[in-house]
Amino acid sequence: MSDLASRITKPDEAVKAESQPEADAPAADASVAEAQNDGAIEELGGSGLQEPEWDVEVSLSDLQNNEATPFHSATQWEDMGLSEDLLKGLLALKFLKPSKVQGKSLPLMLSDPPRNMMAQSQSGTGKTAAFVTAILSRVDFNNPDQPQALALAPSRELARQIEGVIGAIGRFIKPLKVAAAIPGALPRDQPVRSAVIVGTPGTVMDVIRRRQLDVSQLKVLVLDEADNMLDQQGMGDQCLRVKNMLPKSIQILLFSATFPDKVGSYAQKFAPNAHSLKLQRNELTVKGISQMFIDCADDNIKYDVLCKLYGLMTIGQSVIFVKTRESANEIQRRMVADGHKVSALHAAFDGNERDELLAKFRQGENKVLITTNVLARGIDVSTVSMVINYDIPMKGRGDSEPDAETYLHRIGRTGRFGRVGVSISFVYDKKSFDALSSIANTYGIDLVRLDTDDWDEAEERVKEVIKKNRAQAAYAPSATDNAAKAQAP
Ligand SMILES: Nc1ncnc2c1ncn2[C@@H]1O[C@H](COP(=O)(O)OP(=O)(O)OP(=O)(O)O)[C@@H](O)[C@H]1O
Repeated sequence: MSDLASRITKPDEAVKAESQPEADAPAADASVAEAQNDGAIEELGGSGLQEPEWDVEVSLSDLQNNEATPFHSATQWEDMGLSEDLLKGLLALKFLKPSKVQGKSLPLMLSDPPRNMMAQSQSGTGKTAAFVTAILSRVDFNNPDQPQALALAPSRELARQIEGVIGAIGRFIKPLKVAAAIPGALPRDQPVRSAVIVGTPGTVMDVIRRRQLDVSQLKVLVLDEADNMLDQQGMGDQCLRVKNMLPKSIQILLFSATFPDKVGSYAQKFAPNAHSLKLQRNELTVKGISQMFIDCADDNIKYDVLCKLYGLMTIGQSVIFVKTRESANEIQRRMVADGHKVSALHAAFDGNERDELLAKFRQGENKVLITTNVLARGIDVSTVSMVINYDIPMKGRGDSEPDAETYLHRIGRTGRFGRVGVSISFVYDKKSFDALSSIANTYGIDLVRLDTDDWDEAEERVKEVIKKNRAQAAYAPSATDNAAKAQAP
């Protein structure tokens, strides 16, 4: 337990260090709204979210002017040779400046002759808009029915979200046709007549095999969450099979917040001669996320602590990550029986149910979502202010190793694009304690221990951060949220 102890920060220091990076930053003002408001405040529920009673400590424009943040970029969209329609689309979303990963990766992705790219950047820093802009620049829209770009993602939810972002950034491109190759979405035996296809690898493999998808003119292949997609224990095999059915000259773009060494070398074979943008391990954590943990006496106490946190969870929105579908169902059942409103989403639900559950969460109708790793990656809901690791993510045979990558992706569901957020991890025995300790050491995280003996004090600590997130969300609704809402069933 000593490792974790060495990473423990006193609550006071941590709140200062993590949620107030600029001591003299201006209070909430028009700059946040200017930078990100996509005109959808009313759509988000109007007055419910318009509660500017808390200060927003750091505005997005401050972050974008500060070279040390992942939101800074020396480049302007206008310098990238993008089409008028694309520029209009980005600016309409109030993406006034590219983020670092966008500014660095786009010129490389768009250079001629096209070269492969492997790009790493922290969660919530705009990787999706980077590859979507590349896709929309490469496609010839004089040929709108001809498949020209394919993006693969590890879950149907993420594929749908990317489809929404393509529609949002490409809203001035006419005609823009995007197809989702996810279970149940494409009519069988009809050719796919769309320039851009977003899907999950299994379904994409099926539609290619059934000759529904003409791959002969595909120019770009994107793997979002590429380390997960290329993982040999997971979807690596399917992705390789898809790639082998595509033209040899296709440009391959790999994006993720994490590229563990093991996958990194395989990724280089999958996308040979790739340009590469990499981060150091200690750069991986998102500064705006206050990472905390609670030491629970035993497994049963975890549930009691979770219920105690319910009030805080519903100030903004929260995601609770658990290990199995069964425990997601069981915790939901108990919490509902105890009078709390929570929903569960995992891969055992059918596709339409999953779409509907996530849509309700995005709309704020459901505030607390219990889920498994199926939603650990990529999902962008700016109002998520708290992530709970009810179970510490583990991997390997018999869950023998801490899963540091999944930890980072899970907590990255909050703290999106310069916002603040809280993550609380539950530990309850030596194994979970050691696992969290090892994750903290991997990334050099200073975890804050929340002392549940003084619950009022603990609650205040968490509330402080959540309220800031909520104020930010009121000023700066996310474009992705709204794009996804627009396509909700
Ligand atoms: N240049 C920009 N200016 C303002 N907001 C932006 C910009 N680019 C992206 N965003 C917003 O930032 C949020 C996070 O972006 P995105 O989902 O692409 O992050 P990501 O890096 O792919 O994260 P993850 O690693 O979790 O998949 C989105 O809500 C998006 O609308």
